[in-house]
Amino acid sequence: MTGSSSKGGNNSYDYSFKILLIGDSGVGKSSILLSFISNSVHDLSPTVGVDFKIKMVNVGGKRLKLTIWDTAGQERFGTLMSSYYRGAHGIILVYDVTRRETFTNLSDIWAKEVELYSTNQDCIKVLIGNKVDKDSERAVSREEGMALAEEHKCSFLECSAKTRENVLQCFKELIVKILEVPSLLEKGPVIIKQQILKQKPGYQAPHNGGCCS
Ligand SMILES: Nc1nc2c(ncn2[C@@H]2O[C@H](COP(=O)(O)OP(=O)(O)OP(=O)(O)O)[C@@H](O)[C@H]2O)c(=O)[nH]1
Repeated sequence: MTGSSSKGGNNSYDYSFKILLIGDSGVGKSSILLSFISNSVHDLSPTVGVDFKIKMVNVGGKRLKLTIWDTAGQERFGTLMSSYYRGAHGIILVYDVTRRETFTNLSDIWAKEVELYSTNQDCIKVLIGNKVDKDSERAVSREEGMALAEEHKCSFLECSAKTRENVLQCFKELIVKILEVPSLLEKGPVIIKQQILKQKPGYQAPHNGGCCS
């Protein structure tokens, strides 16, 4: 994968993909994003609110505009959640291999949110175990990660935002899979699928006028 990062710059691309990073606070979502965008990692204070970054990449002969969204892991946003998930093509579910509760929360909280709010039913998911550089503190085995990924029918990778090991591969894995799904390459599937979603039990109307939609 080759690419360059920009905030709004080049508008010529074949496809535009919305990608989300989700998972508990502190698992390293912002660090993974920064590592992918800027080729460097700094010590970060917790994310306040929602942020997104744009990166142009070339994959499989296609020029792609990636809008990658990052939000604080804690459930501070209630009504913002549905607009955050709306129209996502790919979702990166992140846990910290040294903190077991971040792994169990993926099933208990995050996978359920994806199911409830994701408007693209074919949306691609990748499960990521971050911080593998801290191997002596590991609390979740690679095998457990693989089993959870199988359960949720998604790809699995372990990475380190600190050393940048596998960070590019996480995004590449996701993008290649998105490009294989025709419905995700169509224009304008979101409105139709939102109407289907509205019929789901427990559906909450998106919060209009949110700060980031
Ligand atoms: N050793 C190590 N530390 C990491 C790694 N990734 C992130 N960290 C550290 O973990 C802490 C939390 O990282 P963040 O990127 O802020 O995590 P987050 O998931 O975005 O957290 P919120 O913004 O609260 O949602 C920071 O001190 C990072 O420097 C990693 O791969 N290895």
